[in-house]
Amino acid sequence: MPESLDPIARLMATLAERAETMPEGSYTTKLMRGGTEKIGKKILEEAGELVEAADEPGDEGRNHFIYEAGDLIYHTLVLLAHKRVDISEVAAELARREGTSGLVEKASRPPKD
Ligand SMILES: N=c1c2ncn([C@@H]3O[C@H](COP(=O)(O)OP(=O)(O)OP(=O)(O)O)[C@@H](O)[C@H]3O)c2ncn1[C@@H]1O[C@H](COP(=O)(O)O)[C@@H](O)[C@H]1O
Repeated sequence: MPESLDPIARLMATLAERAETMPEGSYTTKLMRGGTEKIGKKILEEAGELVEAADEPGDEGRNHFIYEAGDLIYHTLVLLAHKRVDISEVAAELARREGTSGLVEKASRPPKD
């Protein structure tokens, strides 16, 4: 298979391989050993850090925001790999939603009682 030019697809492939082989000396393996609970805790922590960074001013703030987004995306991909879900499946779900406003989708749902 030719190596993908897309760093997210490459990372996903690495994480899927980590989930299969669980090598020693890997941070991903450490997270996966803790299961959904450990990975989920990191996702919540990283999401909080991302939101905090969103309001930091200037170029430094912007760079920190990008850095935190990287952390959140990495940890989210770790959970996907742990659950044997590929990012292409998430992309397909987003493609399915393409062009449908969240407001339209919300209005199409049966009312909650
Ligand atoms: N993209 C990442 C990546 N982003 C963030 N991190 C790690 O995620 C952690 C972020 O958590 P924190 O900032 O809270 O750091 P910490 O306090 O040390 O974390 P904890 O011990 O509390 O969990 C840091 O250890 C980062 O190094 C990542 N670790 C790995 N990758 C990619 O995953 C690949 C496989 O990594 P390993 O499985 O570890 O070999 C690497 O080659 C990279 O491409």
